[in-house]
Amino acid sequence: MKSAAEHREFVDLVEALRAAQDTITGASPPEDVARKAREGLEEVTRLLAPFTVSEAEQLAGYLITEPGHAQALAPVLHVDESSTEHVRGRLVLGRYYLGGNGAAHGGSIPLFFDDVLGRLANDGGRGTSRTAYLHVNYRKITPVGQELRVEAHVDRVEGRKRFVVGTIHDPEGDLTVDAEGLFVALRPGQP
Ligand SMILES: CCCCCCCCCCCCCCCC(=O)SCCNC(=O)CCNC(=O)[C@H](O)C(C)(C)COP(=O)(O)OP(=O)(O)OC[C@H]1O[C@@H](n2cnc3c(N)ncnc32)[C@H](O)[C@@H]1OP(=O)(O)O
Repeated sequence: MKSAAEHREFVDLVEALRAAQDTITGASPPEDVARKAREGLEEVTRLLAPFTVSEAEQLAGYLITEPGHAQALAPVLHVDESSTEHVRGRLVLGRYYLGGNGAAHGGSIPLFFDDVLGRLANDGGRGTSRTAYLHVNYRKITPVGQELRVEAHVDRVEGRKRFVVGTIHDPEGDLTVDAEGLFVALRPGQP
């Protein structure tokens, strides 16, 4: 397991990237400010490009003790309570995940659940599995910028099949989304 303690600056870099994603998404800057911001981002790319590594050495997504696992793609679950069978926590979807009219983009929710349910599917010594399907029911809009409650647990395991379910509730306590994922354990040598 890669150690977040040895890569604190990288963890902070990814947090800064998340903040930049939210800020860029919500900004309507004058042209000169947009150009300056672009030049800053291009400088970041120039600085980091020489340090590109193979997938096996990659840090993003693999610093698993960090909220968000140092990966800027999926929304971050802040875990309050967890076991190998369940997890409870909080989620705030930033401006980056806005779809429209204050509601989260519909694609951001399965992205979130693939990560959360997938990690549970693989936890508890169950080993690596892949998403076979992810069924998401949108019951009410999921608001951005507000603290949401998340719960997920392993529903059942049938041979190689792991069924994992999860919910999101808004600050009023209303269910906004429920989801079920089927994760199939990989056979030896299966990519
Ligand atoms: C991942 C490693 C990263 C490591 C990083 C470290 C961090 C670690 C945490 C990562 C947390 C994120 C986790 C994300 C995980 C992905 O997002 S993976 C990417 C998205 N998923 C994919 O690309 C999967 C593509 N599909 C496949 O590879 C294969 O179709 C599968 C899913 C492995 C299944 O194929 P298979 O192994 O040949 O299985 P097969 O024998 O066909 O089926 C087995 C059983 O499942 C059932 N089944 C299969 N598919 C379906 C389906 N769609 N519907 C219903 N039943 C189905 C079959 O009917 C069968 O049932 P039984 O007959 O046994 O009752």
